[in-house]
Amino acid sequence: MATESLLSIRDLQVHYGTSHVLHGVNLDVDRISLGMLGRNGMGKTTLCAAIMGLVPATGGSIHFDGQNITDATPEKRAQLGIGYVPQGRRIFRSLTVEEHLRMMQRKGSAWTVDRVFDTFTRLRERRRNLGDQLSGGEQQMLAISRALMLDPKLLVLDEPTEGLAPAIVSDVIDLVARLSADGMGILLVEQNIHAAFAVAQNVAIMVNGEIVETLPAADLEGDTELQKRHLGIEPGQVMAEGDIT
Ligand SMILES: Nc1ncnc2c1ncn2[C@@H]1O[C@H](COP(=O)(O)OP(=O)(O)OP(=O)(O)O)[C@@H](O)[C@H]1O
Repeated sequence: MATESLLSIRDLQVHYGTSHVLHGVNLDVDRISLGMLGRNGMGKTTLCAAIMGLVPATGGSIHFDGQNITDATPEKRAQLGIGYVPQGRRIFRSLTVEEHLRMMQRKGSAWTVDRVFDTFTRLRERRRNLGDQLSGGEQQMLAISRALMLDPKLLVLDEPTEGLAPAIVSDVIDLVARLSADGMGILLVEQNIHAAFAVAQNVAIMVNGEIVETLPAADLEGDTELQKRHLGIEPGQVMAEGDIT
């Protein structure tokens, strides 16, 4: 099935053993930024893992850039242009900043180690530091840079602002917004509703393994009743620590 969207997910099912976690997810992501919101345990990380081929689909389909990737390996998906910034950053403690980047270097990629260092001058300063010598914000910049090295058309970010200080949250938001403005597709999973609003044009809401609403971010921002119904947020309340307000 040829599809128009960069990423097109239809009726996606995922099970962990007998536990049915994704119940027919339908989602389209184009070269815009889509935020994905949902309470804890609703299936957002599982959806990211399924997009990356890290958990198998037990039903439905995933197409990327016109190709059926439902059964493709994670390597193939990365090669086709899906970048992943996993929850928790997964930085290696005993590799330097530069080693993390060189490991991901690919011939012909628009992103080189020098371009990363020109873009993130802080990482150039820390190039010889080991992963466990970096702050949370620096680790997140490195995790995003590492994904950029493969020159993705779509970047999937799983809670990139989690656990970061407010000032650093703003840096991460600015960076993701810049990538989106440059034409990269963005799927931004967030608990921090304000981070999603700052970056995303549209937002999808996941409840119990299904996307129950997809709407312009500005509409959800102005609809406290919808926020309360699907996200459990009372007016004025924040969803997670590290919130930017
Ligand atoms: N490896 C696993 N094996 C079995 N069950 C799992 C596994 N990973 C997640 N689950 C279950 O799947 C459901 C969805 O989890 P998932 O991590 O995808 O949700 P989430 O929306 O990303 O939550 P959070 O915001 O807390 O990360 C939860 O009930 C969780 O306990």
